[in-house]
Formats: sequence, structure tokens, C-alpha cells
Amino acid sequence: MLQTAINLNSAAALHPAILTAASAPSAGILQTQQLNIHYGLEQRLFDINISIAERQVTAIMGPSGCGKSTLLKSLNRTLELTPGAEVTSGSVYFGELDIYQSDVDARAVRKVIGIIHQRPQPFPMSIEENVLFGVRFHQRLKRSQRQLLAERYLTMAGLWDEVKDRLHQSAHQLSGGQQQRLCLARTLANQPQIILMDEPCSSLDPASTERIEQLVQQLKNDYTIVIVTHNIAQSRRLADQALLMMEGRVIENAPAAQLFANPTTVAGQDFLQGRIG
Ligand SMILES: Nc1ncnc2c1ncn2[C@@H]1O[C@H](COP(=O)(O)OP(=O)(O)OP(=O)(O)O)[C@@H](O)[C@H]1O
Repeated sequence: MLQTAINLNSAAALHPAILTAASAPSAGILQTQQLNIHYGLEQRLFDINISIAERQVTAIMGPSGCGKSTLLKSLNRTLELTPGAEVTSGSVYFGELDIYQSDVDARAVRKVIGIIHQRPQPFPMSIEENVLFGVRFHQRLKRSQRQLLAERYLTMAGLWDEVKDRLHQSAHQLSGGQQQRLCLARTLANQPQIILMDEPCSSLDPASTERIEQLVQQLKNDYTIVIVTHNIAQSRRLADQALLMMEGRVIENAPAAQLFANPTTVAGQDFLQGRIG
């Protein structure tokens, strides 16, 4: 009970910072300053300075191992769940709040800045319980309220029609694409401001990939989305802003159309023309 109370208080404490972010439209909703990250003794990210624009899709691209996932996970403090991973210097600001400040609860950060992983990770419970996993500790819900909430978030994730008659079946009975949308519904139920997506389509077939891409386009009206992708064509379809990383550094950072038309570095040109990556 004590843990729950601490979580709730911390989540509430984050909301004034959200309002501050909203009132300062010129600044990005999420910004890093001189961010450096190590795994053990090895430095893997170097002096990252980025600004994520509100209610836009920002794509993070780059070859395998350049640090895309590491950067993404640092943006909501998921990274510290990996043994040995550490933000060794620098900051991540959500509005005016440094999310790495010692008095900020990482679990509250992860609710406001949700993450969808590469492989869908539904919990071993029913479809409805998965959707309501984050909210059920906060409210004593009546059965009818549970159903309404489940319907709301499953609809937002484009899954309601496919699962409305089997809400109490195991989530593991769903296809991979459906599981990924269920994870999206679970994230949306936490009422995040920002959704991080780590190659959300990499394990999906083309039809499921298209479904997720449609959802990203819809969701950006209400959410800020940061998506890691290997897939240059997917970035072209989805991104408003694009970052290109090489060897732990951001080497290109521009509106997507500009970056695709005129990459400013030789490595950027090589990557976008498929010569590296
Ligand atoms: N748990 C870990 N322990 C040690 N090193 C790690 C760990 N995870 C990642 N790394 C290293 O950090 C660097 C960046 O990895 P990261 O997964 O962020 O790259 P990525 O661009 O997302 O790669 P991919 O596209 O292949 O998923 C790589 O050199 C990788 O080997």
C-alpha cells in the first residue's frame, strides 16, 4: 500500500511539469542535454542534445548497434532496468522537470512517458486485465467501469472489434500484431503524454505493420510519439522530425522531409542511400 501511495503522489507531482511544457511551445516537450550513457565501463552514447516536438512523430534511425534503443529507453528511465546501464552525465527534461532528479519516481515517469517494446510483451493474464493493469491499482473499479475503460483503450488501439467477445481469454492467444496493439492499449490506459516505440513492427507481418503505422498517424493528434526504426521507408511515411545516429552520436537532426532530401553528412547520405546500415 505504501508503495502505491508513493507512486500516485509522484505521478501527480509530474503533472505541473506537463502544464509548464505545454505553455512553452517553442521548447520541445522532451529534451536531452549533454546526455552520456555507459554500459559498465563502455561509453555508448556521447553528448546527446535533442529536442522532441510535442504532438509530432520523431523517428530515430541508424545502423544496428548505433544506440537507438539505448537513447529511447533513457527518455523514460526504462534504461536503468538493464543491469550495468547508466546515465553517467547530462539530463533529460520533460517540460522543466529533469526526470533524473533524485526525488523523481522512475515508475511515475514511465507512466507519463510510456514505451512499446520491439517484441510485444503482454502479461500472462486476460486481455481485459492487460489493458487495465496500470489503472486497477489506482481505482476500485466496478465491473461496468472496467468494461467501459477496456473498450475505450482497445478502441483507441484499433483492437476492440477483434477482441470484444473474448476479453477474458488469455492475451497470449492473440496474434503478434494483436498483442502489439494490446500493449499499445495498456500504455494508453496509463494516460501518457508521450509514447516511445522501439521498432514496434520489427516482428510483425506487412498487414500488422500497416495497422500500427495507421495508429501512429492517428495518435499523433493527441500524443507525442518517438519511434525507433531501421526501416527508412517507414520513417519517410511516418516521421515529422528525424534523427540519424552513428556510433553513439546524433549526426543528423532535422524535419524529416529536409533530412531525407538533404542529409548534411557523408555518413547520413550513405545511410539513406543504403550504402551502410
Ligand atoms: N545490456 C547491454 N550491455 C552492454 N552493452 C550493451 C547492452 N545493450 C546494448 N549494448 C551496446 O550498446 C550499443 C548500443 O546498443 P543499442 O541496442 O542501443 O543499439 P541499436 O541502435 O538500438 O541497435 P539495434 O538496431 O541492433 O537494435 C551497442 O554497442 C550494444 O552492443
